[in-house]
Amino acid sequence: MAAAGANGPNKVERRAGGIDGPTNPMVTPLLTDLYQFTMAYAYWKAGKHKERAVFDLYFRRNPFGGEYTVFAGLEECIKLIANFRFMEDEIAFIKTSLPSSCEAGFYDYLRGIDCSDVEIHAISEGYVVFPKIPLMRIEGPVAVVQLLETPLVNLINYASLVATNAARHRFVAGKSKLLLEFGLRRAQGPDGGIGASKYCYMGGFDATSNVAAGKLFGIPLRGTHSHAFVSSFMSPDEITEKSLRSCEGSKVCEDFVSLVQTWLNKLKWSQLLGGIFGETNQSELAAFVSYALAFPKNFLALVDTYDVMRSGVPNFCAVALALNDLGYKAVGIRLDSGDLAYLSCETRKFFQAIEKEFGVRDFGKTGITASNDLNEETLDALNKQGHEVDAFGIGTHLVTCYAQPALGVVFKLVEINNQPRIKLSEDVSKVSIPCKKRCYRLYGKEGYPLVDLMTGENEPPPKAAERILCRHPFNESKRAYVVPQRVEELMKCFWPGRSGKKREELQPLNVIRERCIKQLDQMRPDHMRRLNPTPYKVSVSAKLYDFIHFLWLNEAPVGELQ
Ligand SMILES: Nc1ncnc2c1ncn2[C@@H]1O[C@H](COP(=O)(O)OP(=O)(O)OP(=O)(O)O)[C@@H](O)[C@H]1O
Ligand SMILES: O=P(O)(O)OC[C@H]1O[C@H](OP(=O)(O)OP(=O)(O)O)[C@H](O)[C@@H]1O
Ligand SMILES: O=C(O)c1cccnc1
Ligand SMILES: [Mg+2]
Repeated sequence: MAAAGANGPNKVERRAGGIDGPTNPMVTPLLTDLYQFTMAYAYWKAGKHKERAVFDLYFRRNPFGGEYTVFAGLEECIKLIANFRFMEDEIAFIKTSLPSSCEAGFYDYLRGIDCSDVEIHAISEGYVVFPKIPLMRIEGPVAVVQLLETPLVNLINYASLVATNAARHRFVAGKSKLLLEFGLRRAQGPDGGIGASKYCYMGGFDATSNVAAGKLFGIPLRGTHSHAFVSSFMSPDEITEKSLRSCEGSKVCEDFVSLVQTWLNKLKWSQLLGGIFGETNQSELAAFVSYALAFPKNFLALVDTYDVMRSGVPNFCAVALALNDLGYKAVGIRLDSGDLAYLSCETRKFFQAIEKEFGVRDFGKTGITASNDLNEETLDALNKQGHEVDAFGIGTHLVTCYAQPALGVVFKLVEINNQPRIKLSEDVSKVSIPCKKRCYRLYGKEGYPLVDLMTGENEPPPKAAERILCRHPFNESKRAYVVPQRVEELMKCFWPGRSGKKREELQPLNVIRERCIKQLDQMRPDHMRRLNPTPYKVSVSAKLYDFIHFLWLNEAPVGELQ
């Protein structure tokens, strides 16, 4: 814990117990709603602040019209918890924000607060999760846990939403495609951009264009070039340094520009390609040659600035064939407008014709990247039409979660002083599930998860090969006996507080990503499909069912009719 002076820490770095503070330094104990402080004061004034409370953090509906969600953001929550301490300047600010009638003793209390008496159980980050099942269970002094509500919900909401969005894009694109996250410029501010890169990688993307995210999280960086680079060139005459050393270094081509021009002529007059193009745009050719001279081993060209088939692709091929003469292999092209299915197929044919005509091995397999306002629907449409794209660069729709802007994570009190609590609502889907609970995933004989089951904390756990009744929490008629092949307890202890339990270690991002991919793979396909997916079953034990309904009747006033 950061060393506290007589008056609490001042400008001390937040870093405790070997756990760094949150990635975003804006995540402090002040990153909460005012009402958490007013409630904390009122708890304190009533002498209730130390009462032991249990809150569940969960969401009510899967996003994007789907039937699954990827749980993400836990590491940042634990980093917040581990370093949760008020600085003097923060306390001073809270003092100015609360009514002057608030007693000084409250600020002394805030000064002493940390999360050493808070216990957190959570599902592992990267797991596939479902509505109503607690993703996190936060237990501790009610005033402290109340202060945590807003930042924890904030840290989970977008992280899980965008990780799910990434997983859904991966599902449509297929496993063999390279998925690049290109969203930084369109993300909701810097935190949205950094978060998007981290959680899209977790959800199954392969790389990002976001350099800061590459440094912070070790995510592979990838990129091409933009239209500005292409249109900044006027003519090949601009290129003064024309020499290029061969790949293995033994010879030097003194005039790479001429070599490219020679290839362009050969392409123009070749039997197989004859008539596809005439004069190509020479300023575009200059841009491509310059890029190849800068990156002979990583040559990739954006081909849609002027005309894809009449200029961009032939120009690219001329440069790629010249590079090939010097032992280099061009990476490929990027298409950023037009009919991506049609243009990718035409480009592939062009590459294959070159392979055939000039005997350049594997030229037909040269990479094709596509971008431009892609989303799940356009990827799906491209698949249906047939395309030849190897890699997709996706920005706006992915990182802004254009199809659904929030997940609707909630944080509900389920027990205080060992007394279960319930929140009722006219809308049954909003009634909270009381009690400190345990959650299990029951797997069927085919290896798929069948149902998630919530039980009371002290109920005997379900066992493999033993029949157990699983009930819909609110619909009396929906119930099923399940004989699980395997039972997995979902929540583990990520912050033991004073419980003496073992703390689950935080895992590196690539381990969480692998886990996420495995989790998505093991789901029954009908839960995953885009159109009318089958809902995954979320249930409670018979005992918990009875208790929910007992408490419901106890708390709901009986109406009177006149
Ligand atoms: N074959 C296809 N099927 C379905 N959608 C496609 C296909 N090809 C491209 N798209 C999508 O169609 C949209 C085309 O965008 P838009 O109307 O802005 O035209 P554009 O090709 O970008 O032209 P411009 O260069 O003038 O912006 C993009 O969202 C793109 O992802
Ligand atoms: O999924 P997206 O949001 O399209 O993200 C990627 C896009 O971002 C870049 O261009 P930008 O959109 O800045 O400019 P342009 O499309 O107008 O050329 C890039 O060329 C892609 O088109
Ligand atoms: O590298 C790219 O091609 C790229 C990066 C960000 C946005 N659009 C494209
Ligand atoms: Mg665009």
